[in-house]
Amino acid sequence: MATLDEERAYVERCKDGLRRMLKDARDNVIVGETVAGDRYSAERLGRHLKSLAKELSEAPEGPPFFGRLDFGHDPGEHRGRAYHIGRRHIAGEHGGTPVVVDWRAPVARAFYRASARDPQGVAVRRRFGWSGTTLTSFEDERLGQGEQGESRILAAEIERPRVGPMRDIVATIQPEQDDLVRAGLDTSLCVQGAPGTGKTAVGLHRAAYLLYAHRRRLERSGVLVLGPNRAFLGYISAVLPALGEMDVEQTTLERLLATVPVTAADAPATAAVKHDVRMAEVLRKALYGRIGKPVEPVAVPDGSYRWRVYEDELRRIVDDTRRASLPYAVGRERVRARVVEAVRRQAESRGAIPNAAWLRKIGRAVTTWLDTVWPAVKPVQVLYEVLRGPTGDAPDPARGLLTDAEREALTWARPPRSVKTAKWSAADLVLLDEVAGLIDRPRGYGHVIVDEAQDLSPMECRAVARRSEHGSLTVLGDLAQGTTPWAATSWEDRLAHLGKPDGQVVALTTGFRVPAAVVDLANRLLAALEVRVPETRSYRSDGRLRVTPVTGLGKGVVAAVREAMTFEGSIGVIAADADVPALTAALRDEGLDEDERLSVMPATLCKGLEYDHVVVAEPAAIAEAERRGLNRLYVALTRAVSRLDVLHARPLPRQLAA
Ligand SMILES: Nc1ncnc2c1ncn2[C@@H]1O[C@H](COP(=O)(O)OP(=O)(O)OP(=O)(O)O)[C@@H](O)[C@H]1O
Repeated sequence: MATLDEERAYVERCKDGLRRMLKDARDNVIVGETVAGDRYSAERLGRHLKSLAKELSEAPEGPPFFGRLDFGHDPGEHRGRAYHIGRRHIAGEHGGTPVVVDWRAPVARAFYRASARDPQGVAVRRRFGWSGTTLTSFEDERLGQGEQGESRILAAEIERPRVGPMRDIVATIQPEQDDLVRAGLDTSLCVQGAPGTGKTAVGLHRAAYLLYAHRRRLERSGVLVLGPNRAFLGYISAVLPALGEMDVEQTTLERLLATVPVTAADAPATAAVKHDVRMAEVLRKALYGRIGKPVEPVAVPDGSYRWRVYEDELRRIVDDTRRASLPYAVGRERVRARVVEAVRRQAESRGAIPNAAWLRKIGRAVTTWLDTVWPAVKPVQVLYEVLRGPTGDAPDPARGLLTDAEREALTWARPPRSVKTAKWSAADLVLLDEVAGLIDRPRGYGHVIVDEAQDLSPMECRAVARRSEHGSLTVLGDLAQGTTPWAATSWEDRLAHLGKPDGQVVALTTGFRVPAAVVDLANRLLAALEVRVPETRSYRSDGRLRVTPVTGLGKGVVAAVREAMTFEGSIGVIAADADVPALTAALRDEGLDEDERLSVMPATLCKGLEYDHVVVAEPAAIAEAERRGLNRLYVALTRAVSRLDVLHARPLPRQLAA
């Protein structure tokens, strides 16, 4: 087996390999632009090579490999061979064996899955320890000889003090996580996992894996990652680029749906109705209620003659088209086409030979009539009319679907004078998207990853479903962390709204963030959260938990942060939103400004984030601040990687004190 010096020499080979790849890519850019047969291929090839050259030159410099597999002498494809495994492939000279194999390649799978019980042909698995870009150590497991132990390098990685944004976990993906990361592109998954079990990490690595295994398909259709808020996206946004994947769209659902600015806020009762799945039917009725019944013939002039299509035929055309369940805008064009067709038949029976220009002219001449029976419409107009409530003798699309109280909550107390002056709320964006989706199909993605999915309302789920109708989904969440009024209490129901009722629900049960003592404290709340989730165990027996009564919250927080500063790693002070300004001021007065290390986070924004040291200030205030305050507190308590300080000037919530 290679010694540490030999492995260090191998690092140099990797660097040479990368330099060679970069030079080849650059040379090829020049050649590719001139050599291809036609301009189109030259351009495509040139673009591909340029982006490869760019990617290689911009790739962050990190350790070129993190593992090595030495296969034994059992018969098999890899018999007697050795592979270094890294974040990206490094090509061998003259197309020979790669210097480094991409972690996503099939052969690399054994690095994550082989065990003493099932060595999968691997004689030795080696893990490398690095300090920056310097190779410092390695440890071997002789799986072929039945030897497998706790890895210090693995433990150190998991217990590493956190600073800055989230990092990839390619070197230490666990078997139960690897199963999910490498699930096929056609599989829709729902991962239920307690805090810190690696759901987000799994979702991001799954995106990277799918892009590797199905590059062609996904480059065309795209991969979308949806997160709960900007702070969260900021936290996770560097992971995929570090894995060489620059083209994944990462955003929030609100931003994805933002066709109008949000300038209004809904009362809770109004938001509850707007997020209820019955709204889908209300909006469908409101849209399709615009379609009229032809009651008289339509006369279509072509300049020299007025053609006529009679109401019986028109009615048949409209009814047939309605039954075809096409998107509304497609239906409108279908009706137009069929009327044009009827006119064409008449013209032909009179001996005319209609050409394309004549047919287009007839199509235009039909528009005025079409506007009366199947009018063109914009989503804002439809929603405006629904929120304004029924006028005159127009039918109310909500009748029979919503109760009187719900209809009242839904409609504007003071309707704006026109659609132009209407102000829209965040929930309205979801409703507008529903209408837009009825009018025309939105752009779909090959794969969509939705994080913190327990918080999506049924209507929001439908917006996601429209974008993954022809693709697959990875749904990540924890029922216990649901904080919206419409948060899920079962995954089956949400998967149905997400359009994947057969999606597989899988639980992750080992926590990699939160130390065992902190998990025990947070778990006291579980019984009160009214959701059934599987038990988890923490991988970490280290860490520190302190629950401290204080007389003044500001003073207590300052002291706790001062002490936290003596350790390495990030510090997050989490408090009820209303307490944040006072605590920020108290810290600032003592010279403790927010910076890269220190953040003061409103409890409503801390979901999905983690800090090395967390100070939770006044749990009772967090619990009281909203209807699902205990769920929020559960989220806040589970953000800590190494140490958690719980400070309380008031008694702890009863459920926590137990
Ligand atoms: N296999 C692993 N190796 C090393 N670190 C890991 C591994 N799995 C997860 N982690 C780390 O554990 C922490 C929690 O992971 P992640 O944020 O993905 O969990 P989560 O289940 O999404 O948590 P939450 O529900 O609280 O948002 C992260 O720092 C992540 O890097």
